[in-house]
Amino acid sequence: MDMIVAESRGALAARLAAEVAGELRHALDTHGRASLAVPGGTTPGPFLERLGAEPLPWERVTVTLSDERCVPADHPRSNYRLVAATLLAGPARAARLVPLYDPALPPEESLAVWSAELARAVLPLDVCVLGMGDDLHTASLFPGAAGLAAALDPAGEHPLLPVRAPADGERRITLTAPCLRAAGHVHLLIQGTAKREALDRALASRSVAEAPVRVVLDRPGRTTVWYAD
Ligand SMILES: O=C1O[C@H](COP(=O)(O)O)[C@@H](O)[C@H](O)[C@H]1O
Repeated sequence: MDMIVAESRGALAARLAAEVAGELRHALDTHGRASLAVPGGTTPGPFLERLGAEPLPWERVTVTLSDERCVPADHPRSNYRLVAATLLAGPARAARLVPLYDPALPPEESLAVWSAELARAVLPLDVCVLGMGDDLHTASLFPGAAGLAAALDPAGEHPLLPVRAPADGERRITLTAPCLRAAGHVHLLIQGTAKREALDRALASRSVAEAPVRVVLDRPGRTTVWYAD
């Protein structure tokens, strides 16, 4: 794991956007297409806006989400909505955004449809950007969540699984640990001292179930943590 500490949140967003754009460019040059997963939540908006302004052949980039809340795409808590309004607001609107959830389908069918589409058109990810909560969750891999063990299973074959957040019981869909760990590049974007302290707790923990973010901190490939106060 590497850690980059930026002088401000604005600089953090700009530096991570430049790094991810370079990695996408390399994937595009190497195999003609590129795939990217991005997080939702309150942190990534400025980074997503900066990345979406990068001059890339976005029509050859497929974007998906690290995780999704099971809400309609126009709901304020929808990660799809955030990404559409930020990353896809500029030149990146030419990219294809693959959702993880379709409220018009029964939950099992929605999961099957989008799992198959990820396997067909997105995986393995060239670049995966993740957030982290103070409770040490990443994507929707929450400590104590119903469904966590299956989503952490290193031998699991599903790219997507349903979980329930323990605090409020919210239904969510998450990329699973094997899928996150297999990405070409993984970046963890965190801001503020509470998250810095949370990262220290995760690094000191011996339990992936208590600190699910460890699935990407400990992987064989490189993971970079991006931080600003
Ligand atoms: O619920 C979620 O939380 C994490 C962290 O979000 P933040 O608001 O603390 O930045 C996020 O990475 C994840 O995608 C989201 O669904």
